[in-house]
Amino acid sequence: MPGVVLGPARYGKAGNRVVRVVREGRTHHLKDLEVSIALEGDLEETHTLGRNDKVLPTDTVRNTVYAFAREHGIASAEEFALLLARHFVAGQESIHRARVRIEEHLWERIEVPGAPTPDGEVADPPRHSFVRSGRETRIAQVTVDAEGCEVLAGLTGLTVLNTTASEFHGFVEDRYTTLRETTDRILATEVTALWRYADRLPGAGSGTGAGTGPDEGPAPDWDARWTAARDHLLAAFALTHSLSLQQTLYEMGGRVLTGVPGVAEIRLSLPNKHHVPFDLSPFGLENDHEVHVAGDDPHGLIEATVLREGATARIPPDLVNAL
Ligand SMILES: O=c1[nH]c(=O)c2[nH]c(=O)[nH]c2[nH]1
Repeated sequence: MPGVVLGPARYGKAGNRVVRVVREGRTHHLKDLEVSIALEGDLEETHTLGRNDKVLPTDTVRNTVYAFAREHGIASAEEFALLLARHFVAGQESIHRARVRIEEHLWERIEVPGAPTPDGEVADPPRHSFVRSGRETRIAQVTVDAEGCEVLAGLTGLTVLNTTASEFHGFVEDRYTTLRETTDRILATEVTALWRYADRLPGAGSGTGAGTGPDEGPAPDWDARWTAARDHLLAAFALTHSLSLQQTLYEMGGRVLTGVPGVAEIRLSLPNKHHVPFDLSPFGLENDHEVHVAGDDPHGLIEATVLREGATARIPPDLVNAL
């Protein structure tokens, strides 16, 4: 093209979500990275002539990320980034510079006491359950009218993951079903929960409504209740050997209803954040539930209200979806 030249150019694969599980007996460790790779070098003819003889496909770049996670492990984000960047520059004559940027998603272990087993023993607490650090929002919504108050409380952005103790099989199959049954998978979700308290609190025109008026009992300890509800959600997620996310949802809701004073109803919205083992067999590597692709959209979405027997479902599902 006369009068036109190529300026700075680069190419690569962005947003490679790699989740690696390392098992030390019952104790599992987790690394969750989003790896973006940009390669620069002799890219002139690729652009100007459409020649691909110097193009390492971005698909190969992506495969390398997952294969390296299996072959070399992920000691740290920095170490892993260096390993990859050096590999591309050393391995491809046409690549002169590689920039590898990693965003690491940080997880903390969910610490729960062991649950009682049917034969009266206490099982060891799970060592395969994690919660994402620092992404949560607490929610309170109160409605007051002449009849009284309705208090809803909840949270969004509570992201949790079990590296095992999750199965999914026995489901309906029709001519479009391709999903394989599994007895061991990662189960991960970002919890949105809204629960309703059944306390009979005074409505408008009855003092402050804060438990300080002469006819009012002591104000409920909202903070303690919220913290207990969150703890129960986490404990139920960690302690349930899941046969589906639907079953886990029911256990989570039930545990809040039975464990937190005053809760009559809880609505849960749980996206199923899929993690699929990456197929490393073309590279002669085994992958025994170790290196996963963390999928983005589309995702399963499991939603339900769990109620105290006799209570009425009053939390609007749309309200929870709007959080
Ligand atoms: O726990 C699950 N529930 C489903 O309804 C479902 N559907 C699916 O494809 N995977 C899963 N997992």
